[in-house]
Amino acid sequence: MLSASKHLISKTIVQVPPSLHLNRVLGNRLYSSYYNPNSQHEFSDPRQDKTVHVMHSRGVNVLHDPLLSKGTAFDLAERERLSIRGLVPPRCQAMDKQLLRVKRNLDACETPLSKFVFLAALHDRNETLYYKLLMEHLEELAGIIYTPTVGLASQMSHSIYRRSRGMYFSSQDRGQMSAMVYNWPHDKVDVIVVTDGSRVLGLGDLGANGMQIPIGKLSLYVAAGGIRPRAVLPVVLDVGTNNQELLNDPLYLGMSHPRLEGDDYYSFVDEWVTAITSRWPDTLIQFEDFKYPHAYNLLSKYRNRITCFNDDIQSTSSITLAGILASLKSRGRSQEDLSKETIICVGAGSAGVGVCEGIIDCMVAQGRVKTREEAYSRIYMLDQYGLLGNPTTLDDDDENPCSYQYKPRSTPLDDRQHAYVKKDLRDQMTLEQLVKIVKPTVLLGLTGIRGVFSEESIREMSKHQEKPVIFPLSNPDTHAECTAEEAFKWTDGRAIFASGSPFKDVLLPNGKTGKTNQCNNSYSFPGLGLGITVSRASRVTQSMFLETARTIANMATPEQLKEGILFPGVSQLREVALNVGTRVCEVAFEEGVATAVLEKGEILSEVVRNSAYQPEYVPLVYHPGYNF
Ligand SMILES: NC(=O)C1=CN([C@@H]2O[C@H](COP(=O)(O)OP(=O)(O)OC[C@H]3O[C@@H](n4cnc5c(N)ncnc54)[C@H](O)[C@@H]3O)[C@@H](O)[C@H]2O)C=CC1
Ligand SMILES: CC(=O)C(=O)O
Ligand SMILES: [Mg+2]
Repeated sequence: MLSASKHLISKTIVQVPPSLHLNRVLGNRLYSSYYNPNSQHEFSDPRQDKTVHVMHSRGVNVLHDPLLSKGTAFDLAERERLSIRGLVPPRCQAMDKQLLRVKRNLDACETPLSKFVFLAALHDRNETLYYKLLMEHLEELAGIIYTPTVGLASQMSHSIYRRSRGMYFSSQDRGQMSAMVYNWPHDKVDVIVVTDGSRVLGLGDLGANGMQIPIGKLSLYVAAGGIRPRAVLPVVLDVGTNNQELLNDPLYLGMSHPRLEGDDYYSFVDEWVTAITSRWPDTLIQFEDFKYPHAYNLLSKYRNRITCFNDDIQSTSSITLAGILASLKSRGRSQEDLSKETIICVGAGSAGVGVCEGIIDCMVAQGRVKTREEAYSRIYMLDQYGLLGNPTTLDDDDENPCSYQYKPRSTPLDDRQHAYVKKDLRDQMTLEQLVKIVKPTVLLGLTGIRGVFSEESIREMSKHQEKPVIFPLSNPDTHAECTAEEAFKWTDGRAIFASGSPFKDVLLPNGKTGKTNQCNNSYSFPGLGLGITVSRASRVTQSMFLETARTIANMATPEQLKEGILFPGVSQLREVALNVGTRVCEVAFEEGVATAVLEKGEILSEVVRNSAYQPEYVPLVYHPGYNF
């Protein structure tokens, strides 16, 4: 294994004529970029020995550009330089006063949705202040800009629409995408989060309204992962929607036709990928909230061709595996005991299958199972019909034929799901029946359906486990398979609990507190993105996800684990991302996919830390033809 302290990364500058190139500063890394008079850059000015932001715009263009604006914080000299004197109130206010104002106004908003709208407006006015506020109140605000409130905001997106953010590529743009990508004003894009809005959280098809999800994810990429705000791009692929309510709504902003399917769909995505990678060949693409099986098909098609991953499949697997590994320690066992666990996963879609594949990878990597098939035998999977079991064990005089209704699946199981079929158990057995038979240690919910973890199933599970591990992972909270209160009540307070969206800790009848954890891919993707960006990895490898899980699984202290706390709190997401980012960077070098150059003199963890964006105002300089 590569040790962080041994590895060094260079401050390489591509040698090109100075008139064509400028050295861009990202933390302590120097990039080279083509000079583009329409874009703005952060430069380290060797003559001034400080970072300044040199732009080719001024006046209201600066004031109204959320990436540049400081609102009331422009000092007098800057107002003069940028021709904005008189365009803002006279007093120059430092950021701490601005923060006071925005926090007061935010607190005055009465509903989560109104807070969401307020924060979106701040994001659109002044990104530096937005990220400062977000980072200072991450625990509180993650629940607004991300799940659960982002779910409601997505459902209401066409009603609360104020101003566009990101890019939309729709069915009417076919043949145009390679030109369209140049409409985006930034030459450097480090991370793209793209959705087709077909399965937004557990809320189903929300079409173009799905844009709120990439925006929310990328806010966490910046706040937690330290990616620069100007280097992120949220994208919706509007291939239509099958959501009739949206299609009937006169305010809906997406294309008004049913979803493209089959070859039309895949060739559409292909045109988009080609266009994106022609302008930004090194960008990381995160596929988000694509329905099954498109999610898997796109991942299989592109994972070995471009720098990409699927968040719901892969980074969800990292954090869930981390949760299970940490729970082993919390139960006084070794992480190496993973293959002795009996796991039930309810939900056989992208997230369910992705999570289980991650667990299996880990069992195999630990070497405690002889074959992958043996690892599969440790996991029982259910879909909406019930257990993935053996239909041939059903017969007419089944001893309890009315215990469930057997319905042929509308779509047959595919190979990925088929690997979990249990030949010795009846197909479509209910969760309650299965729990009685297999006595699971871990119960995972990835269905998007509230109430799937019934009282009967959890009470039965807790008869056999001292500390039942119960993870209702579906989002938003209204779609979680059970609530924290239910989990603790039905296990007499003994559950180790983690949910996709945040739940408050639960006061138990004995006066103790049932600790809740948030097990959401927001713990994994920001660090993955940071590590991939800093190492400039050309591919996202499977070991990056396993190592992400291992890194996060080892972050809780023994005292926290004893209390049932599995991860650092959401307020610590930046720290989690820095640790994950460092490990992902190491993996990128170990596996030979890093394209950044290693050199003596710098420590990888420090490079990662220094590369992470900090929301501070930097001096702005107007210069129509600035050159070193
Ligand atoms: N905590 C986290 O970080 C993440 C959570 N999720 C959540 O997982 C959920 C599922 O996402 P995907 O797998 O992408 O969706 P999907 O639509 O691909 O899969 C859903 C699965 O649930 C099954 N299902 C539906 N109703 C059921 C029922 N009553 N009983 C048992 N199974 C049932 C379906 O048959 C299907 O296999 C969503 O709610 C999403 O929010 C997804 C990614 C990350
Ligand atoms: C968290 C997430 O990615 C989801 O629920 O889809
Ligand atoms: Mg998702």
